[in-house]
Amino acid sequence: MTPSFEAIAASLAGYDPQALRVDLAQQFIKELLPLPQQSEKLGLRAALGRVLAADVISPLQVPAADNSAMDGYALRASDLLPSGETRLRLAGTSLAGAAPSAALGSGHCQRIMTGALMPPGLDTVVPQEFTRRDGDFVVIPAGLLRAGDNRRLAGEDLALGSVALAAGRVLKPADLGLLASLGLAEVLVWRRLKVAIMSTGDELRGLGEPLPPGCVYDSNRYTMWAMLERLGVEVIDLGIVRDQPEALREAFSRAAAEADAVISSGGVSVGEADHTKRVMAELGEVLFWRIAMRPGRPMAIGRIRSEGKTALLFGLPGNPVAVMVTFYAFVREALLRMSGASPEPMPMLRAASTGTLRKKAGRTEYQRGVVTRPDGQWQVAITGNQGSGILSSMSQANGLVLLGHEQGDVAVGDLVDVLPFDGLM
Ligand SMILES: Nc1nc2c(c(=O)[nH]1)N[C@H]1C(S)=C(S)[C@@H](COP(=O)(O)OP(=O)(O)OC[C@H]3O[C@@H](n4cnc5c(N)ncnc54)[C@H](O)[C@@H]3O)O[C@H]1N2
Ligand code: MOO
Ligand SMILES: [Mg+2]
Repeated sequence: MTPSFEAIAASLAGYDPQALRVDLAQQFIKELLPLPQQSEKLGLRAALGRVLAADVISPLQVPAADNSAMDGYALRASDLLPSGETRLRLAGTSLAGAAPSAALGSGHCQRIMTGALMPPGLDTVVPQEFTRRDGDFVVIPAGLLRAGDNRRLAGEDLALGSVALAAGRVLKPADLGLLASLGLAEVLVWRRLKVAIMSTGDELRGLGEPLPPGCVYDSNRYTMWAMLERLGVEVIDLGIVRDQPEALREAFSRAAAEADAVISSGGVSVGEADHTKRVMAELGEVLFWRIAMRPGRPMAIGRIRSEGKTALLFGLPGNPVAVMVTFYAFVREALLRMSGASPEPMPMLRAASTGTLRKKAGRTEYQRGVVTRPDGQWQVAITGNQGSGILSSMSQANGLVLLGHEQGDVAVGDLVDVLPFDGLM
């Protein structure tokens, strides 16, 4: 059972129903999220980007046995003289993939290749470029080696029975390699989250349709779809919904029945055609509305029910930049958590502002900027018109400048936090 809105509100000091602080809203949402229930087994390649449903316990130790990190000669460090040269008698060769060789007596060394098993009793490898051959002997100068050099120890990568990857991890290329190194061909992941999207608005037209006066092309479904694709969720596109309560009721009901989460754009403000919150309340509850942020202030979050199923509904404001900013600020992490992931905080840059920025204390602002590193120092320049309908300045940006709740105006040269878009938006 997820806690009730009232229970969470009661637990949060500083809750202001007129405009909830961004950090409190983020905390609210986190506590409301249902966790995934169904998992499935997938082959490694199909599992890229998916979320691990259980810890992967290493069924092997990696490396399985001590082996060489260099092409050279395996020896006993205790045979090395402290000064001058050491001469060791060469006995045999170890190649990668060959069975372990027999034990060698003191005063002997063995030719060994990278990845070959260390002969029993030998503990150190000297790279061949540091040595000289003299008939059956290998000559090694003093002072080059310490015991254990260039030897890879059994289990130094992964110990038998250790947690190789923890549940909640979003599988990345190195993880697929790690799983393969354990001989695992399949992995248990959570089912992909289903997210329904829709744009609301009588003025919206689909691509390829004529554009009568007063109408605009629906761009929000494309940015929403793209951001969701990047997250790796399954997108159910419910198209454009007209500004009529009946149409919205039908679309929301269908979305709640089919999806785990629903994202709508538009209709959350106070206009005469803004029906989102009312229909949200009819089909479930509005958990909160209005955040102390810009852009994105009228965002509404609720739960809707249909056919015995409940879905979280993110009612994003219609303005195209507000859609992207609220997605970044709230939706992305929520969907990752609902997918079973334990997301890390996103990496931020500290960059010097190239201009003065107007900022009102008492709300969080997200400004679009371009970060560069001209003289080894990060700097950020705002991309022109910051109106929340101006998509071109979002498209030019490579990051969002985050100005916190208490922050006031920013002067030239002041350091600000920047969230780089790379891989995100
Ligand atoms: N009296 C007030 N008016 C407004 C307030 C307010 O506090 N008091 N807040 C403003 C803010 S801030 C925002 S953001 C918008 C939010 O509006 P809605 O969520 O109701 O969105 P709409 O009215 O439906 O649309 C707003 C704007 O965005 C365009 N739009 C909508 N959907 C799309 C789409 N899919 N693709 C492209 N463009 C879209 C729409 O045509 C409007 O221009 O409210 C302010 N008003
Ligand atoms: O909060 Mo609205 O997104 O600025 O225009
Ligand atoms: Mg409106």
